[in-house]
Amino acid sequence: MSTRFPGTPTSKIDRAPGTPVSKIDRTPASTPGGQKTREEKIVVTVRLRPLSKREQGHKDQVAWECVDEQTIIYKPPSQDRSIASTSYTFDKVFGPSSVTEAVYEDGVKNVALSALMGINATIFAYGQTSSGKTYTMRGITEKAVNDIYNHIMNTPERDFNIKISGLEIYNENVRDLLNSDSGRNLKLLDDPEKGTVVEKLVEETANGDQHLRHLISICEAQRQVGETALNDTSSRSHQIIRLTIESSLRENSDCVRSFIATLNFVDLAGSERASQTHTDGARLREGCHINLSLMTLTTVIRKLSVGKKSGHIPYRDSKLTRILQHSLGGNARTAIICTLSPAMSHVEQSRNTLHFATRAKEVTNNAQVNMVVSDKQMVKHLQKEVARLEAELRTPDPSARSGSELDWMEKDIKIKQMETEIEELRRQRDLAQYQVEELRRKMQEEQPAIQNLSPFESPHQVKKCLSFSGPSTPKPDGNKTRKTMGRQTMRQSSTTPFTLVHEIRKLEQLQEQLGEEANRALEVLQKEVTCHRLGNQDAAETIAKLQAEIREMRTVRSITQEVQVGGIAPNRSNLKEEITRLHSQGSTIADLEEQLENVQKSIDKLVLSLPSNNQQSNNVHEANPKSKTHSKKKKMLPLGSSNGPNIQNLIRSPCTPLSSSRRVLEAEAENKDPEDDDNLSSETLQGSEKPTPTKSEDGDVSSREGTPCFQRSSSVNMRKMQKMFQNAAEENVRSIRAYVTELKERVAKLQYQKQLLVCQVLELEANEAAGYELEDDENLSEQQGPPVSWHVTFFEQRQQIIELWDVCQVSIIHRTQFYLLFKGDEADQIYMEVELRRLTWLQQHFAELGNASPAPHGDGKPPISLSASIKALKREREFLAKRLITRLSAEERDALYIKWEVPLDGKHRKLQFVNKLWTNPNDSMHVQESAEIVAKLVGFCESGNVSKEMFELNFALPSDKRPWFLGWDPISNLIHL
Ligand SMILES: Nc1ncnc2c1ncn2[C@@H]1O[C@H](COP(=O)(O)OP(=O)(O)OP(=O)(O)O)[C@@H](O)[C@H]1O
Repeated sequence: MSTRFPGTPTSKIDRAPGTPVSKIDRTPASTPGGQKTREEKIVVTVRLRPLSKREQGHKDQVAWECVDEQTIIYKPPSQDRSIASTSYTFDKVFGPSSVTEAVYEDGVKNVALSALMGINATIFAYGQTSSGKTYTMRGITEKAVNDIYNHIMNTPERDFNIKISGLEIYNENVRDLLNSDSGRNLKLLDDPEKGTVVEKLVEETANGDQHLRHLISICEAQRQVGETALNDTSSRSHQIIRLTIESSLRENSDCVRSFIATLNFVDLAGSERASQTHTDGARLREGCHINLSLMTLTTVIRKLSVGKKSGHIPYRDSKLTRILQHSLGGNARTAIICTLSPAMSHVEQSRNTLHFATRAKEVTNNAQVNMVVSDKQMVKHLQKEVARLEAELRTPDPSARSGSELDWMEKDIKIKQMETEIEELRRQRDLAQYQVEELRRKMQEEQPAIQNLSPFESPHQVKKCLSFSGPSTPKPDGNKTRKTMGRQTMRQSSTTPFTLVHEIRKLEQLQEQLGEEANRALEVLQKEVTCHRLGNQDAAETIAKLQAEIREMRTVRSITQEVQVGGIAPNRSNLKEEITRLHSQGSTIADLEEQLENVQKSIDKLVLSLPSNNQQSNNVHEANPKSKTHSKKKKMLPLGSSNGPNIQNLIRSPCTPLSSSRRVLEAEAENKDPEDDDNLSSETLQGSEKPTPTKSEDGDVSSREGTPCFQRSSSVNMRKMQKMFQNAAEENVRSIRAYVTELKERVAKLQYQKQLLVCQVLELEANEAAGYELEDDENLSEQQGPPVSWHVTFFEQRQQIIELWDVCQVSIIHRTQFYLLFKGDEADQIYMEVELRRLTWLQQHFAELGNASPAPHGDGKPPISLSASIKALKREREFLAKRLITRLSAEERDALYIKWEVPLDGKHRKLQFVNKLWTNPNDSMHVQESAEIVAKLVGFCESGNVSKEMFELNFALPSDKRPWFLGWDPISNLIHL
């Protein structure tokens, strides 16, 4: 591709075989930033040489005198006073004693060196034969070459490229002076973009000043010379030596444009008349041709000197003017050195030269800076741009968009800073854990001291409520389960107010620490989010949402009251205050949990929107058309948490982050009042189980080799850097997410601990009111047998729970969840404890209530009563009966009817069947099978994602998320479980 290049040299820039090709895209009207063309008159100087030996031999007189730096006058011979002296003024005149250096410095240097700045320049030497044209031009060319290379040396920030071509116009034939084999008459071509070009003209790249001088000397050697009457070595042709100078800023610059200009050194043939040179034959013919070109040159100059009214300029009348067209009134700065012989015998020719010079003075040129964009540079620039844009898509930091190495280094530093911060947060977490352990240890140590304080303050109850240590749990009487449970309740109720307040405040301290940690984690997350502008709409929205959540989160501050553990002596009245205060904080903890949950969801979304997930998902789909369906079925979770291998983690972690939002939906749907759920089909539930994007089967989401985006990258290093940065960034997001998950888990545990404490406080008050004596408890303590294993305790507690479920008519969905989740893990102690306490309270509450109608709560929720629970359970069974159709095949249903002794042809057999579930608490097989069937009907087994978190959600109303112990109100949840 090429465009017209105003002021372009008229020779085609051809090259000899082996000359590197650099196709140049020339910019039209290449004036950077709209720079105006520079109007300038041709610089005209006159050089008067000394009398030559030949002239001196002929006793010729000096006819000219340079009276000052700009004026030359004709000095008539002393005998001819009639002729008035004539003066001529030019930009500069140089007398016989002046040296070429002065002519160069004062006359043409500025013009010549313009070529280094992208402005075309031409230096002419015009004059009759033997006037000193060649003598002057050789000196000027030499000095210009010196200056050019000095400039290159002093301009390290730019790369220069100099090429040379040489031609002569001899008898109106164009000949290549650098390639004598090219023929004697090269054609001139009119290139619509470049102007007049010389076909097949060789252009050599100069490797340095010496090389350039050498090439110039070749041109001069090749030039036609002949002997004339006036000059033994007369140049019989017009010689044009052309330097093309291109320069651009060095690597790593965003500038893709270069300066380019030509510098012509034109040594014209002698402008004498043929008669004066006494030529005939070959010389005469040369003279005719020479004069044809010179005559045209004169005409062109004359017409140009007149200005715009001159009409047609006959550039095309000679090859000389065609080739030099742009130097004559066009896009170039031009200097003409008119050389004169001082001899009186050549006065006429000298006058002609001066007349020509005078005309030339009036010619105006329009030079401008020429900029080019080479294909190579453009490709380089575009590659850089592509890489930069790719980096922008993947990297967050707007300041890191330049793509320079410095930016990447900055990113590296940021990543390291974040790693340090994450490490610090981990350290703080470990410290908090250590503090919890320490607290436990201290509490154990405190037991004897507390025993000494008062017989009322039984120490092992404290240990039990905080450590939930199975082994230390007293062994109940296996044959009298209910009785044992009652005894436990009594013992637990005897916990002292002092110890409880102490524990409550300790927990508050932990809660405060957690709040602080959560905030710190969110700060890190915010930084990370700021750094991750992933370039797509989804991600941008997620980030905006996340930032809003983080802002909101920051407003949730844990209550930072002065806690002086041990510095108080609570009694029963301030214990009540303590509980009230605890209730008021309940919402703070719940808020913290909720906010963490929101952050968790947003991070999940953010991670899903990371390019690796999307790309891999896309790749999988592209590679295997069936994989889309497959991925839906498989329900892959973010960050490679496939359902299979991570189920253990799910079970272990009450607040696991994996698709927690989805499970919230499920839980909400499943715990909804069955009556409101008539339309709740399997499709609805399945709809809530939105498929998450798939990842590669090997689970390595960080591997992104061969993604289309990276294949586009032009630079291997750039790609590598991008990949490294992306991996690190994703890893950071994952780390923060894991940490937020952990915080959630800890907050949830804290919640449980508080619930347990409040239970104890309430029981304490209840027992006190009932008149239990401390001695009883002590006696019971003495009756305790040796510690039994948690395993044994677990089964005993579970059996108690199963029986209480039955007594209290608890939801069979809740029973199923609980039964399947808690299978005896050490970590299950706290859940078993809380469940047992709640059910015990519920049983007592129902017993106290008897047949009396419970008072409504006034907030629209049903009152707490056994009959209400029975009704709720009935609706739940009806709901499950409907699910038999959607969740089981006809064969499966029939098999169950047979096994559970439901007549196959009976009416309402579905309801009959469901009514048999969870009806025999003492039959472990029955319980197990009931749980499995209910799980299948509500989809627990199918999803494989049942977690303790889900169970935890059942403790609170999904609608308001208030802790269940908040006042007495949430206790009503128990009825609907
Ligand atoms: N300024 C000068 N000082 C001393 N000698 C000079 C000067 N100018 C020219 N000469 C001498 O004059 C002679 C003729 O010069 P030159 O060959 O450069 O003339 P020319 O104009 O190129 O002639 P032609 O048109 O025939 O080629 C040479 O011997 C050269 O050395």
